[in-house]
Parts: sequence; structure tokens; C-alpha cells
Amino acid sequence: MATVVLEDLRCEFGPVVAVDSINLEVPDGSFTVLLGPSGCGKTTTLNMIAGLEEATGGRILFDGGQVQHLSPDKRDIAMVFQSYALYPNRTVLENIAFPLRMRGMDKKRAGALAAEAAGRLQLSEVLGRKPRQLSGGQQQRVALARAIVRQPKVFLLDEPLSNLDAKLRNDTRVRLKQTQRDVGGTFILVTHDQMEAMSLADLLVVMNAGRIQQAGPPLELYRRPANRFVGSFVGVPSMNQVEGEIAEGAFTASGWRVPLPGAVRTGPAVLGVRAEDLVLTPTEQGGDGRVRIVERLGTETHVIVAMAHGELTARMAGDAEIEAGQGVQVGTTTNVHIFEADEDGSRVDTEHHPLIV
Ligand SMILES: Nc1ncnc2c1ncn2[C@@H]1O[C@H](COP(=O)(O)OP(=O)(O)OP(=O)(O)O)[C@@H](O)[C@H]1O
Repeated sequence: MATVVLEDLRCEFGPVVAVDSINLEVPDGSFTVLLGPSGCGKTTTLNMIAGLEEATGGRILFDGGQVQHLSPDKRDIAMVFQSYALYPNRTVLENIAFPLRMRGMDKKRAGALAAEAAGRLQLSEVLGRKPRQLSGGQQQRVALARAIVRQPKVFLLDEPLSNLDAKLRNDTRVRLKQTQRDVGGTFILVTHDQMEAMSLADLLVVMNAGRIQQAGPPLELYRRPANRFVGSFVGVPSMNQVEGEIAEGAFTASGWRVPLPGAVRTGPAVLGVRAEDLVLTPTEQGGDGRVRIVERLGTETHVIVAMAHGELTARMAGDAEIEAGQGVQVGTTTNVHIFEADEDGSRVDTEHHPLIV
């Protein structure tokens, strides 16, 4: 296990700034997830930690010691990629034991440790099989077992579940989290899947355009996104965001009014409201909007409402009594977010500068 610190870490490919001077402390024994859209610099960051990509600036420290000049094999890391390469002619046990054998461990001891790692990932039944005799999910778990068999300082995982179908992905995700708890290692995983990120992370790091947008416990990011990007990227359905104006204790956009009693600022702003914080009340006639689409998902219903300023998505519990075409009053709970109307879209309401006094 190790604490991993990134200091002003940077990577440029010619004119492309893939990673733009990021700072991050990954606590010892944590499960840290780098989340962001395609091209935001997650893989480049992970590859720099691994030593597969050279940083063009900044430092990487493992337990306080600089590693950015060390080759990958000197960093004491294990990596799992999306496309896991297993040796086709070796059995599952031999595949898992391979990193130990490479380090000169005798066959018996390596086999015992490999069998233990396999057990953690529910592979005990298939130890004698060859990779082609396994399902995709089992193969992926062999790759994970091979990574945990020797206890490196840091585990680096690049989209390790993305080749699996939805059910296998869920199962493997749960097993991965359990394995991390059991093994107690420092895990850093890259994904663009926000569900996966929310469920696995102790520390969630949201990236965009080569920069860290926010880092913290997943629910903190969900409840208090630092900017519009984090608000829209974390959470499903995506957070509704409406451009408008704050004046006289309310936010308004094309006639729709959301009370903000005690708001200490006025002027252009963006209102963020999660689907579960919208309150729809069907009306006989008129209303703030009209229901366009109703998606019944069983445990909840998603309702898309057309308003004068655009569409909003609301989430209602269970099989809600609402139909397409209906007029609705659209209210909110008190749990709304206000962001700057500029390009950065930073949160207006912060701990030190509350919006409402
Ligand atoms: N070897 C390279 N040469 C030039 N540009 C590169 C290279 N590797 C990455 N990039 C660019 O750097 C940026 C970050 O890429 P990176 O692979 O880190 O993103 P990512 O967030 O992991 O994306 P994805 O989820 O698609 O893998 C992108 O704009 C990418 O095109």
C-alpha cells in the first residue's frame, strides 16, 4: 500500500495538453476513481502513474518518494487493462501465478498464493481450465486475480469492466470492491461510467479537458457539485440546468419562477435541479409546462416536460400517475443549485459564500 501524490503533473503531446498540471492526493488503502468523458486525460494520468507515459512536468510521489523517473517495473505497481492479455496455453492457476514465478518464487508457494487470489474472485472451480474455456467475466476476473496475487504498492485499473455485459459488470464490480477491502491496497481505477465510479469510489475525481474539476467522496460531489460540469456528469438522469436570472428572491427563466428567499445575489445565473428534486403537479389547464414523454422503469418513472425555456427531466417514485400531453405545474424542493452563468459555471453557493443568508 502507498499514498500516491500528484504534484502539478502535466503531459503534453505536441500542441495537445492531455493533462494540465493536476494536483491530487490518493490516500493509502483508498479506492480512487478517475471519472470523465472520452479524451479528458484519465488514461494519460494513469499511464504516468504507471510509468508507461512520461510526464512533461510535475512530480509523482509514492509514500513521499519521487517515482516519475523510475521505469514501470521499479514502481511496484500492478495494472489491469480493458483488454486483458492472458496466456492462452497456460491454465487459470498458471496465469495467476505467473507474476510470482517471474519473481523467482517456487512453484508450490506461487500456486498456493494464486489459488488464494483465485478464491477471492470466485475462480476456484476453474483453476485447471485454459482461458478459452472461460466466459468473458471469468477471464476478466483472472486478470484481476493476477494483479492482486503479489501485493504491489498500487493497483492501476483502466476500464477493467468495460468489456463485460451489464449483469457481469455489476457482479464483477461488487467482487472488485470486496477484493479491494480484503486486500486493503491502494486502487486507482479509470472509467467513463459514472454509476461504476459512484459505487466503487471512496475518492471520486472528476476530470474534464485535462483538469480535475472536483475530488471528494462520491455523495459530496453528488450533493454539492463544484461546477456545472460535475453537476451534469455525476448522477443519472443528468442534472437539469436552466439559464435565467436571480431577482427579488427568486430565480426566473422565461416566466418559470423558483423561489430563493434570502438570496444574496442577483443577475444572470444557472439553476441546477436534479430530476428527483422537481415536483410535478398535473393541472386541468395551463401550467408551467406539458408532459412530452413518460418512461416507466418499474421502480421509478422519468417524465420529460417541455417548458418555455426548454425541457426538464423529472423522476417520480414507482409507476406515477402521469400521462404524456398533460399540463403540469413545475415546482422544486429546496435542494437546488445555483451556478455562475459564465463559461466556468462555478457553484455560487459555497461554504464560505452561502447564496442564502
Ligand atoms: N500518444 C498520444 N499522442 C497524441 N495525443 C494523445 C496521445 N495520447 C493521448 N492523446 C490525447 O490526449 C488527450 C487525453 O487522452 P486520454 O487517452 O488520456 O483520455 P481519456 O480520458 O483516457 O479518454 P478515453 O476514455 O477515450 O480513453 C486526448 O485529447 C488524446 O487525443
